[in-house]
Amino acid sequence: MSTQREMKEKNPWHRPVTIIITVIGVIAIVALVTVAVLQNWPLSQKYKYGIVLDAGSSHTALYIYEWPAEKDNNTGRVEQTHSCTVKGPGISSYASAPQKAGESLTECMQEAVHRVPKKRHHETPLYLGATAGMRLLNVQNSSASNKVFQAVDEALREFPFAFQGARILSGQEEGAFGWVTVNYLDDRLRQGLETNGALDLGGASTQISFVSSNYDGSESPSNSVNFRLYGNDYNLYTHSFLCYGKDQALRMTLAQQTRSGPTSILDPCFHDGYSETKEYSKLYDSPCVSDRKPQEAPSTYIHTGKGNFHQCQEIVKSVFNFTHCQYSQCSFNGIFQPHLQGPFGAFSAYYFVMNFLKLTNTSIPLEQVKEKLAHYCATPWTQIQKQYPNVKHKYLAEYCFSGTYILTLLTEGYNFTSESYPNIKFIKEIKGSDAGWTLGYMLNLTNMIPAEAPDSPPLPHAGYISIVTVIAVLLFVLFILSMRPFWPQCSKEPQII
Ligand SMILES: O=c1ccn([C@@H]2O[C@H](COP(=O)(O)OP(=O)(O)O)[C@@H](O)[C@H]2O)c(=O)[nH]1
Repeated sequence: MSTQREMKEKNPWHRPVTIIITVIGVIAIVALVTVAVLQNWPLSQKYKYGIVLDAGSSHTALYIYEWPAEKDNNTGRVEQTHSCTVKGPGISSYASAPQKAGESLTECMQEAVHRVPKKRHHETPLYLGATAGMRLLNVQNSSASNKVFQAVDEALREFPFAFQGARILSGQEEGAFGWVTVNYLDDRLRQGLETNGALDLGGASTQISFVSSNYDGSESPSNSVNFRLYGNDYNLYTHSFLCYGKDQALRMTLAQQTRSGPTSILDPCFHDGYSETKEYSKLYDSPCVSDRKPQEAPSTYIHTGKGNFHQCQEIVKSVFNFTHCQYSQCSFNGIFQPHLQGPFGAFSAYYFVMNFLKLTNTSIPLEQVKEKLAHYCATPWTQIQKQYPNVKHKYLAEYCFSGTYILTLLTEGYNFTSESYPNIKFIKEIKGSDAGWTLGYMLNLTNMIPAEAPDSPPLPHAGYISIVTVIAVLLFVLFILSMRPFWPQCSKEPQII
């Protein structure tokens, strides 16, 4: 017993000083690593919000975006957390009762009040951007358009958000911000990857935007938009065709068929068996067709269908003008378009229509897509109605026209071929956020995409922690080695004195 105690006392590892130093060493390492971990631990996530109202020609939609509060100027991902479709038509339809345009927004705005945390209300920017419906109303009756904006303005000021104003976006902005949205959501901008083109089809206008290596903006500068985003320069080609959204394009095909003021037309773009009486005054009540109204027309015409895709395509083609082009190459109506380049995301009505027709898969050869659509168009109206009892009547009646218009616009208008058609992807959303101009618009107005790449820490969090731990352990080993003079002498037998 006493021999054992003596052995302990003579072993230098059992000297109090060695024990104390070792304990202090271990505590120091634990403290160092703990401080490093805690210092770099992300703070409890706080979010900021932004609200954008997309006042389209056929409807208004509200989008709420959210992003981590501490990252709003660099790498923070902005995501759509909620969307609300305003009941009723687009704000341009309230020209004769502007007050109602403001009132129509109340329900979705109240939803936004509940969705955004109360303490963030006052700092949450709220924007309203109007597109082609209001562009047309502005052309037709600018005082009515001003009154609609006044009513909308007054209604939105009633809410507790930081209202930033309501305005009409130019076609160029609509195209460019749609392009920013799809490339931001795909993380192509921050990583400097090759970008995707954007194809947007609305009710009253349509946009095409893409980067082409043979376009530097010198030919047709009005189609050029320059961006510097995350340290990369982009020379974007964009064009918005007013009146070539699918509702106005339909008017143009109907105007084409009612030039002589007939009492009835047999329309190949509508199903066999479809028959509805329509008013001439309503058809021609748009700047897209108003100058073509026949002099002596009855007040109504009977719109009947005959469901023929090929004949429909001929009528659709007639609304595009391919006769003049003052540039090296054009899409249609004398508008310059560089060589199509890269993959394209096609959204809004492109998606609604192709999704309904089950034609979103672009790996199906274009010829086969046309055959499928021809078969759909040839299906009698009674059968179509039976097959889709829950689809809104107006949409259902128009899908044959809409599908034909989309294929004609893409191939005859923009020059997509059987080879380049698979480069198009029909999309509704990317990573939970809807594709459209609204996100790009908000990112731009809140300066959320920096021109230069943000400085990032040289090491990620995990790498930093690992290095601190390794250095601490090495220091400890070094310390132990430096204590060598105090080490016990190695001998097989314990030293007994
Ligand atoms: O389920 C749907 C929802 C919308 N649409 C159509 O999609 C277009 C969207 O138009 P929006 O009001 O957004 O147009 P813009 O302001 O760009 O003209 C309109 O033709 C709608 O009729 C559709 O075909 N199916």
